[in-house]
Amino acid sequence: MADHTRPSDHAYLSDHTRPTDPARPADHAGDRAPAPGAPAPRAPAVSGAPAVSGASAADDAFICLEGVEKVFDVRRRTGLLRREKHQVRAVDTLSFTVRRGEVVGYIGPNGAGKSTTIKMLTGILTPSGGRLRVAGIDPARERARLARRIGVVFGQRTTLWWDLPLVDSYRLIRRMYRIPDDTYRANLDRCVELLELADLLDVPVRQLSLGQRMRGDIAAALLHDPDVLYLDEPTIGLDVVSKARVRRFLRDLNTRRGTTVLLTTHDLTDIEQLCHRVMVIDHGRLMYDGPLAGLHESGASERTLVVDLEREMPPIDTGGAARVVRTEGPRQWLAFPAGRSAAPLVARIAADYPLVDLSVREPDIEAVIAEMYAGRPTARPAS
Ligand SMILES: Nc1ncnc2c1ncn2[C@@H]1O[C@H](COP(=O)(O)OP(=O)(O)OP(=O)(O)O)[C@@H](O)[C@H]1O
Repeated sequence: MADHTRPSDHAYLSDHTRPTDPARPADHAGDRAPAPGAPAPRAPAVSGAPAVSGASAADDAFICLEGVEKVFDVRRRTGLLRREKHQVRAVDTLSFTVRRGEVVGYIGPNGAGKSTTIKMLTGILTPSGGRLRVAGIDPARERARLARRIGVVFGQRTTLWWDLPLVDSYRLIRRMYRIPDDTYRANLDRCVELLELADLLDVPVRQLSLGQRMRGDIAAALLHDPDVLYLDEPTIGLDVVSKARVRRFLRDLNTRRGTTVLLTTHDLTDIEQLCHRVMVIDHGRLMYDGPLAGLHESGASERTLVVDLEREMPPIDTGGAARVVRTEGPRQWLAFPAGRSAAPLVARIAADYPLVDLSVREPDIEAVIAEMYAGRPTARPAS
């Protein structure tokens, strides 16, 4: 994701907006209930804050965007001395809601508007139009209050102090957020254990590997007990072991504490392993909003029926229900729309051909998304 700001400065918590109230905001406790359909109820926070049961209306739209727009004025050089003013519509009448406790993947091609959305959700950028609320807070107007409720991890940029040992960054964050001692200690201990940071606490951040630094960043974003975690490419550049560790931690965080997660990534395995819901954005607009599996059923993607016949035969005639995409001796591969059941096709082939064996292969999610990005009508438009 493009990086137009400096989150390493804790940009969403700039000097003049740093919270001064050591207590959690007054509205904090009122909307702690787990969302209907959320993966798991929120367990008591490690700091000891109680989980409150019973849904409230606020939970249905913990993150809420209504017709949000962001237009950038840019100047483009058109001659030696001439510059023309020009507008980039990075986010275009974007509307969606995220319930408390949901883990939502937010994906799209380069320049789709993902970063811009996250920056508006943190208060770094002010929308040009529309209405945006996180936990009932307008991020642009009350950035400091919101900062107590959110954690942000930018995969491409650290929020840690480069020359300081990891633990010193955490101490600074504790002071910036005025985190009570017991909360800080409990959250740090938990992150150190689950993210395997014990041996790294005294190491200067600049000496950490990318995977170690990322784990350090995730811990930094969670020390103040945020309700929402925005993750921007949290596994970028990590090896498979580090990716697995980060994913495991995030799953645990959501399951045990009900933390709401909005995850931006180009790695679809992150989405497959972590998200119940995915939103696809392109040209600042929502193209799809639903379960990952729903992308398969949306029309253009195809499943493959692999058929083994008794002997090599001409391409199977399915009467238009499927098309033979490959043959190899007695084996044939037939593609059919992902939204359709394989049963009638199998019945027809079994009736007309000497069938020995068969299997169905689901479409590759990467291919489905690539088709969407290419502008084919793969997915139903988001409502
Ligand atoms: N500060 C800015 N000034 C001018 N244009 C900007 C600014 N920030 C973003 N844009 C433009 O807005 C559009 C959306 O950018 P954004 O960074 O939100 O995309 P993205 O989906 O995060 O992309 P990527 O996956 O490549 O990071 C792009 O055309 C980008 O050039």
